[in-house]
Amino acid sequence: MTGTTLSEYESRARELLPGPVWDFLAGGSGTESAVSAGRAALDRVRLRPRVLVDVSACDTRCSLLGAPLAAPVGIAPMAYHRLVHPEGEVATARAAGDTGALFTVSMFASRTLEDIAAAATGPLWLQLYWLRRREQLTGLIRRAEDAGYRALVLTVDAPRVAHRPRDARNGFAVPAGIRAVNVDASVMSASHGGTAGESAVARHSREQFDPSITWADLAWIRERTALPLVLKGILTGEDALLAVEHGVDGIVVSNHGGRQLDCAIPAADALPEIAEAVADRCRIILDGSIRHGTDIAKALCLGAHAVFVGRPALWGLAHSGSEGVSAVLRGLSNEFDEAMALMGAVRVEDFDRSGIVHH
Ligand SMILES: Cc1cc2nc3c(=O)[nH]c(=O)nc-3n(C[C@H](O)[C@H](O)[C@H](O)COP(=O)(O)O)c2cc1C
Ligand SMILES: CCCCC(=O)C(=O)O
Repeated sequence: MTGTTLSEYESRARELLPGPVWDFLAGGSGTESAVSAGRAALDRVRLRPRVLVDVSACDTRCSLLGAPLAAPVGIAPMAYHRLVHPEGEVATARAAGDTGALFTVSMFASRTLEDIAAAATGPLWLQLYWLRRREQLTGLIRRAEDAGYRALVLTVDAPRVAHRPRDARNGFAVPAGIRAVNVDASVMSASHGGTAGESAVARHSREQFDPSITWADLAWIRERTALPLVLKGILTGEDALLAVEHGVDGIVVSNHGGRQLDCAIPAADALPEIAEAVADRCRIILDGSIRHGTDIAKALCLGAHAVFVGRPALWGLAHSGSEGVSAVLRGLSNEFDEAMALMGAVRVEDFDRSGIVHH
């Protein structure tokens, strides 16, 4: 990581960002135990290396729903990148392109889908929350198609944004001048109305997200686009099976970085039963607490095809814009390359359950 470790990016971001913005990034819901549990779950997994394999030409490349990637790594959808850097998602997109990573743009991005696409040289996906005002979704889907986004990611673990004590205490509101520019201003005016004891983000999600949607509503999206559909926030084999039965192209196994259901099972713990239920019928991505190349190796052994990285991308962005994000992503890829060599894995597909034990 060009001499700077990931934890140094984290510390620097913490120094640079206003307290309430740092809390919005770092925080979780309720007791915040699901944030630390995500890390602990990965730490419990130990690797079983194979030796005397010719690893002179390890290949970290893979493809995900048709998108070629330099390593099985993407950036998780995160709202409002301009909170941490004036260029926001445009800088993130440039870094993703430079490093061959996928970038999943949040519906609540602070730069337009078109500006992000113009800066991107690699694959983009668009993440959606299901709004009460469905015409907003229709418009976004059309714009994503026109701008060359390659898949839609519907986040299903957030019928509303959970109570996050730090944001409530801070009365967190997105600072004036930073907006979710891709949705109608009245849909996400999260820059208004934060008061001590209530976060504007949580309040607006309650007003705007449609909590009544069910599996049957997925057909509504399918009727409107031929883009691949990925569901984000699956944590059980039962729901993974329903996702497959509803014909989705991929799932993101995720507890939303500990920001939604408090005490939710960590994604890494949920992954084995999900991989078994899916039985290779759709792509599986894991997110939450991915901080090292070995975490990527562990996720692949547990049954994922790729991982998403959340907060570390924003630490890099806060630290030094596009270059910081590139450095963070490159660091992870280099570590993953080393993990492959030391595991005796030559191709990404070589990782399987025999590569790990659980403690
Ligand atoms: C600041 C922030 C904003 C986020 N915004 C979104 C979002 O708009 N949509 C979404 O599906 N997930 C969102 N997430 C969750 C991430 O996509 C991802 O699940 C989580 O951050 C992964 O964990 P990690 O940060 O430990 O890598 C957000 C996370 C953070 C930290
Ligand atoms: C309304 C923005 C929600 C962002 C989000 O999903 C998160 O903060 O985790």
